[in-house]
Amino acid sequence: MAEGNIRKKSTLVPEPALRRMPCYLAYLKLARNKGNQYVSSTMIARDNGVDPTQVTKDLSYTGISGKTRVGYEVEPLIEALEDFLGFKEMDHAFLFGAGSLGTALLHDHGLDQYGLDIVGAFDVNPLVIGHSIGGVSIEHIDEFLKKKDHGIKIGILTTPAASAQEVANMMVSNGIKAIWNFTPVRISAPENVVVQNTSLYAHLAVMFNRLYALEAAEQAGLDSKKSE
Ligand SMILES: NC(=O)c1ccc[n+]([C@@H]2O[C@H](COP(=O)([O-])OP(=O)(O)OC[C@H]3O[C@@H](n4cnc5c(N)ncnc54)[C@H](O)[C@@H]3O)[C@@H](O)[C@H]2O)c1
Repeated sequence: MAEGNIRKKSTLVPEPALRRMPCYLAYLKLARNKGNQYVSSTMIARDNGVDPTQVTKDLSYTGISGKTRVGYEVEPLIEALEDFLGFKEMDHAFLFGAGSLGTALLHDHGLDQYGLDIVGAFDVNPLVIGHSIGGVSIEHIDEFLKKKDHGIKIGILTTPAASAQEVANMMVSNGIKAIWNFTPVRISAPENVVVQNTSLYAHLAVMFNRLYALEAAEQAGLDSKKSE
C-alpha cells in the first residue's frame, strides 16, 4: 500500500465505482494468470472500457497507487481490492425461500469466493423442510424467529413476490441488517437496514434492447445500400 494512504473500507464509495471494482479484480486475476507482474491504468482502462483517470480514481479507494511508467503491481492490487470489497473476510448469511433460485444460490460455490457463506435456509414448504441443499439444511421459517442472538446480519430473499414483504419484516424483526433482495418487490425496510435489489431480468431487458437496436441499425444500413 502506498505510504500515507489509509484503507477506508467503511468509506461510502459511489456505486458505479463499486460496480467496476469486481471487473478490475477479475481482469487483474487474468493478468496474474498470464504471468504479468504489472499492469498500467491505461491497459486496465482500455480492456474494461473505462477512462484511465476513472480507473486511477476507482483504485485509489483501495489505498493503492500506481508507479510511474510501470503502473500497478498486480498481486498487491488484487489483495487490496479483495480486502477493500470485503471478499477476503467471510460473512455469514441466511437464505429465505429455498425454491429454484434459492437452491441455485445454495449450490453456488462462487459466493464463498466473494466472501459470503450461506449458513442457514428457511422455507414453508414441507417438501423441502428437513432436506439439505448444498450442505445447508432447510428449516421452517418459524425456526428462524426462534433463533435469538444468531449474529447473522445478512439475509437473502428468494421467496415468491407475494410473501416478500412479510418475510422481509420477519428478517428485520429478528436482527437482519442487510437484505439481498432477488424478488421483484421493492420492499420497505427501516433506514438502518441495507436493501440491495438484484435482477437478472433487468439486465436481460437491457440486452434485448441493445440487440434489437443493433439489428435495426444493421437493417437500416442494408436498406440504404440497396437503395443506392
Ligand atoms: N432477481 C432475479 O434475477 C430473479 C431470478 C429468478 C427469480 N427471481 C425471483 O426470486 C423469487 C424466487 O423465485 P423462484 O423461481 O426460486 O421461486 P420458487 O417458487 O421456486 O421458490 C420460492 C420458495 O419460497 C418458498 N416460500 C414461499 N413462501 C415463503 C415464506 N413465507 N417464507 C419462506 N419461504 C417461502 C416456497 O416454498 C419456495 O420454496 C421470486 O420472487 C422470483 O420472482 C428473481
